[in-house]
Amino acid sequence: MVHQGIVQPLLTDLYQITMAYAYWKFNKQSQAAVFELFFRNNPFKGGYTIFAGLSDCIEFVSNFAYSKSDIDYVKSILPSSVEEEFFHFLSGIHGDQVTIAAVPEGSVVFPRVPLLRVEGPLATVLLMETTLLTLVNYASLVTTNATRFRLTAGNDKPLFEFGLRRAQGPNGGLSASRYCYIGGFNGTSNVLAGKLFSIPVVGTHSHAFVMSFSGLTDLCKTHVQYATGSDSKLFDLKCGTQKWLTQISPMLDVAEDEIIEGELAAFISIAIAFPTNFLALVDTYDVIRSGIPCFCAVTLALDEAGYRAKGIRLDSGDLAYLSRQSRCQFQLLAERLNKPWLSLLTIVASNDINVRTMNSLNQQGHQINAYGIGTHLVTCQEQPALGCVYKLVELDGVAKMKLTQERSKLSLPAKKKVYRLFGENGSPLADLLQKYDESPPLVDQQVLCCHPFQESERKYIVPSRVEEMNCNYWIKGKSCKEIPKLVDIRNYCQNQVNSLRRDHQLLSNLNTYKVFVSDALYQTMHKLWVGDTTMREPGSYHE
Ligand SMILES: Nc1ncnc2c1ncn2[C@@H]1O[C@H](COP(=O)(O)OP(=O)(O)OP(=O)(O)O)[C@@H](O)[C@H]1O
Ligand SMILES: O=P(O)(O)OC[C@H]1O[C@H](OP(=O)(O)OP(=O)(O)O)[C@H](O)[C@@H]1O
Ligand SMILES: O=C(O)c1cccnc1
Ligand SMILES: [Mg+2]
Repeated sequence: MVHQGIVQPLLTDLYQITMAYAYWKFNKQSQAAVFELFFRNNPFKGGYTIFAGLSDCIEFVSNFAYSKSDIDYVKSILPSSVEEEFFHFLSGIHGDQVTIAAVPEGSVVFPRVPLLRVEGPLATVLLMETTLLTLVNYASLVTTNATRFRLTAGNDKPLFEFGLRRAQGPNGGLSASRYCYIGGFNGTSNVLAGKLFSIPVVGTHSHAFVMSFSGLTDLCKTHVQYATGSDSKLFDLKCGTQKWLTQISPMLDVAEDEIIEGELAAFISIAIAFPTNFLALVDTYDVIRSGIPCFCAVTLALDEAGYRAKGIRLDSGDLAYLSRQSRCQFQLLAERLNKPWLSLLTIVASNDINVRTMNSLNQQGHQINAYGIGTHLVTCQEQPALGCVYKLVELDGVAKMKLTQERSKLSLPAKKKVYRLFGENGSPLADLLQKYDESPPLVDQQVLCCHPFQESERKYIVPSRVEEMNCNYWIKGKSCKEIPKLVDIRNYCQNQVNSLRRDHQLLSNLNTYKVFVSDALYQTMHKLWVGDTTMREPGSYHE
């Protein structure tokens, strides 16, 4: 649904189709395959990742079928030597041939844990690789990024995603809006995302809007209706604003002729258009000498008409300093005019904010109540891709492993189950990967946890709670677990992040949470690794 018809079987790399042909030609297409999708390192040098994209994966698989025009196109790009029968085979491929197990969407996950396990005929499962990866990689990356902003901002600060204009294309923008919401953002400026996903939509106004007004003579309307009272009664917001400006200028220590009249006119016009929602961008000219006085004058006039203004947005300069200064001005007027609500007006900050900026603002001390974040959030500038991969782990019941000189690229063989082991305080201690048919670890009983590569690094853990992380979502055409609503995935994701131990939550803590393997899985893996001839046979490699 995020991708509006783009996600279809041909959204793949050509080599999946050419390999499928070779499988078909050598009669391997129906071998029972198990592939697992995982990543090798947490993004952003962080301590965790959020798994996202599952709903889209299930939707993709459930609709998987090549149309006649797909088949015609594939025929046109493959050499004429490709046998016609292969195209009959392709048109018979459907999502009901596969079974999918996954960890729930919004889960905190760690390197090497299978996020998605896809089982079925070798060619069919292979043909889904690229699409599944593209559905999970960016979704998980941007959701993880959003949670990092949420952790840095704290739970009490609304976060708004403003990234559409800077995103990697329309589809990137739409995905970002959806997944940032899961990651803990409160709303988006993206109207289509609001319509499609029922995410709250929010908006202020731009500098261009302010710049388009030259003075008060631009205002062809000057009145608003009173918030309460009869329909016919109008309040002159322009006159009211001018009166208040004269009164508050000396209190704010600005001369009335420092005020930019176009800015004042812009604020009056937006307040007349949206009297219940007045939030002004105050940094077009000079925040302290013009923006804040104009905003306060309109706010006080609106108050006379019975409306409560929302606040301001700062979009340039030193956001810590300007937010503190703005708050001081609000407080000063609140005291002088005996209107305590003035000191509580919202200050929204935007302008290229990233996690580092936000941390720095926290350290400096600021008065920002909410953030609008675009570029760094949606483009994931700090790390633009999550390296999820999709590897063959079992074929016709035989464990398969990607063997390579580079240890970080070794894959863990065999169809697995994932268990999360919890400590007494309710936080996860470590994950344990077991072979599929091993008996599960038990609460209050010690379980041997092995480092996948270092024999000396083994220990017993006694979990206070054990959670099996991956469960079936789709069994050969039948959906067997409901995909939660977006808001429920969001709540689950927030709980997942909050349940992490502080040191695992840290934003720069690459791979400290441990993912162990059982002794049986360790043995299987090391037999393959050292080249046991009974298990390592030609064709055990999968790139
Ligand atoms: N107090 C602060 N501490 C740390 N970073 C900040 C602070 N205030 C703003 N920033 C960040 O500094 C960066 C740029 O600020 P700068 O003042 O140069 O931008 P600007 O006012 O928009 O200027 P320009 O006209 O060059 O665009 C932004 O990424 C912004 O988020
Ligand atoms: O800064 P971001 O995190 O990307 O957030 C989105 C930005 O988009 C708007 O800027 P606009 O397009 O008006 O350009 P600007 O940089 O000149 O403000 C808005 O004022 C934010 O600054
Ligand atoms: O509504 C806003 O203030 C907004 C929306 C998109 C980008 N920048 C700001
Ligand atoms: Mg801007």
